[in-house]
Amino acid sequence: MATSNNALISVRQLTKEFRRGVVALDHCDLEVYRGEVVAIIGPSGSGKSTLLRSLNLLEQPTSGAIYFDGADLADKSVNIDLHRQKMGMVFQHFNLFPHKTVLQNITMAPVALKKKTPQEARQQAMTLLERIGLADKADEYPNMLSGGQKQRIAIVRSLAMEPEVLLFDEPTSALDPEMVGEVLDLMRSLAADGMTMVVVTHEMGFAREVASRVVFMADGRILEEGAPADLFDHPQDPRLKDFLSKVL
Ligand SMILES: Nc1ncnc2c1ncn2[C@@H]1O[C@H](COP(=O)(O)OP(=O)(O)OP(=O)(O)O)[C@@H](O)[C@H]1O
Repeated sequence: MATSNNALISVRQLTKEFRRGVVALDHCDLEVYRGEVVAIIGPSGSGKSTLLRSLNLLEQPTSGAIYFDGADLADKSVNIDLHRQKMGMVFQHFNLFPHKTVLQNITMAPVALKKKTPQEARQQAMTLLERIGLADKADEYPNMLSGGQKQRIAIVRSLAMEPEVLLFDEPTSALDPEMVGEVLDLMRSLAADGMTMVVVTHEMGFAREVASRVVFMADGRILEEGAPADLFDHPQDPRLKDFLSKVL
């Protein structure tokens, strides 16, 4: 069954119970439209990462539905691998392959999955590395890079797959404070390019400045969502008011 709206991602009544009594997501509804930057905020353990990881089925929902580009991801006739390729994922801990060079990290998937020639993939990777000012690191290994450099390379590695959306799971949480800015700057510039992004973040400044919409979660539920100015300056839900009073 296809969705009736034109959201890129549509989440309906999504529930995830890890084991009896551990309900990480409780009947969540969420739409993500093309070109939007959706920031998911909320206290620790509120279900933010589980919601994000459910979007590309890294977590299997207990019940509810996820539609991507109109296709029901639970539908057995849907090619889930193909849909996953359209959803780039950026993790807190980068997940670069340590025994591959920066260039190999970026070109592997486009060659294997998008059938690019090694030359095409290399050219694309170098263009991406130039964009982030790291072309000179192409032949280095990840352990020779700073956290901020690793994360920026992880982001362009995702971009090399030409995804329709990028999913970020706390992309700056593992970084030293002085590295956070360079990663957020890159994300800001992707947003300005019109990249669709869903970002689980503890960076309230980023959520306020860059997100088109902010989603607040607590206890596995989406309690409030809206434009950043509304959510941050005029919070309605008492849990959101309490959360903001602690983090701002
Ligand atoms: N693999 C798992 N097995 C069992 N319980 C889990 C698992 N992953 C998450 N949970 C539980 O689900 C709930 C939501 O966790 P989740 O990581 O989605 O929250 P979060 O809002 O992203 O938290 P944080 O900001 O601390 O990363 C928590 O109670 C957590 O302990």
